[in-house]
Amino acid sequence: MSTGTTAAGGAVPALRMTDVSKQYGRGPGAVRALDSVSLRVARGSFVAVMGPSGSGKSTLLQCAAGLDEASSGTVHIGQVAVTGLDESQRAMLRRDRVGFVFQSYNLLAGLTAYQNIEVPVRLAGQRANPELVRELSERVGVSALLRRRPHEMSGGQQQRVALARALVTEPEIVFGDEPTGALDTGSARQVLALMRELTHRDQRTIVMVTHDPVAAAHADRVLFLADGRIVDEETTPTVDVVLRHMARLEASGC
Ligand SMILES: Nc1ncnc2c1ncn2[C@@H]1O[C@H](COP(=O)(O)OP(=O)(O)OP(=O)(O)O)[C@@H](O)[C@H]1O
Repeated sequence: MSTGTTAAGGAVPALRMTDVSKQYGRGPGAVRALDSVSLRVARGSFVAVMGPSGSGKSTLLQCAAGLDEASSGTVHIGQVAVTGLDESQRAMLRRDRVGFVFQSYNLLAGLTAYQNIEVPVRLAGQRANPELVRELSERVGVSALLRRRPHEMSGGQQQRVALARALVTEPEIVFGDEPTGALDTGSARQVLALMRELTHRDQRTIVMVTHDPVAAAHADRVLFLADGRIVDEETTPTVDVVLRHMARLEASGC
């Protein structure tokens, strides 16, 4: 893992994007979904990305996570330059260094919670260390549920299993796409509190796209996108502050 330091002696950020642009299509119909985006995400931080519909949030996540290729600019996950990797190298990077949590949990219905947590390690042709699975499931509060299948768990419990699965490879960074979007208010708050704890206490790193100001207010930092650019940033987010930023963006027609 790249937990090292830079040549200048500073800590290597978990994610570094420099001047990243992404264009879909060519000619008059081309869409510039990301326009010279630069950002750094420090290890152990919890970052939310917000912005109006079509502002480029999903594209940012996909380029950052190596799911899609930037048209220009550079992306580093830890010390690995994602830009420049071919598709199979990117797939390996995603498998080994990146965790994902989705709105719909995406657990495999036929597998138990334990087996679901193990999936990323199995995909790499290995068995998960049972100690690590136990430790992670304890950490996310599902250790009593490890023999259950997804349909025997609540949405919040399934998302906790999905978080453990995202962490089982000890990734550099976890990306979330509306990770609490399908949860009721109470479960969402519990999962958000857990995500905050995982970053602050365990030095995990999470970047999450969300439309929900309550979710964003749990992050350390909120980046606001409009028309493919980072136009604003908030480092002491509360629900009211986030709502004010969003209202400003909507009012300016972004
Ligand atoms: N595969 C694609 N081909 C062409 N245009 C695309 C493609 N994917 C996204 N876009 C365009 O790029 C822009 C940014 O889209 P993106 O999905 O990143 O926005 P978003 O902020 O995630 O939106 P939402 O909140 O509605 O999910 C939009 O104008 C969208 O129409």
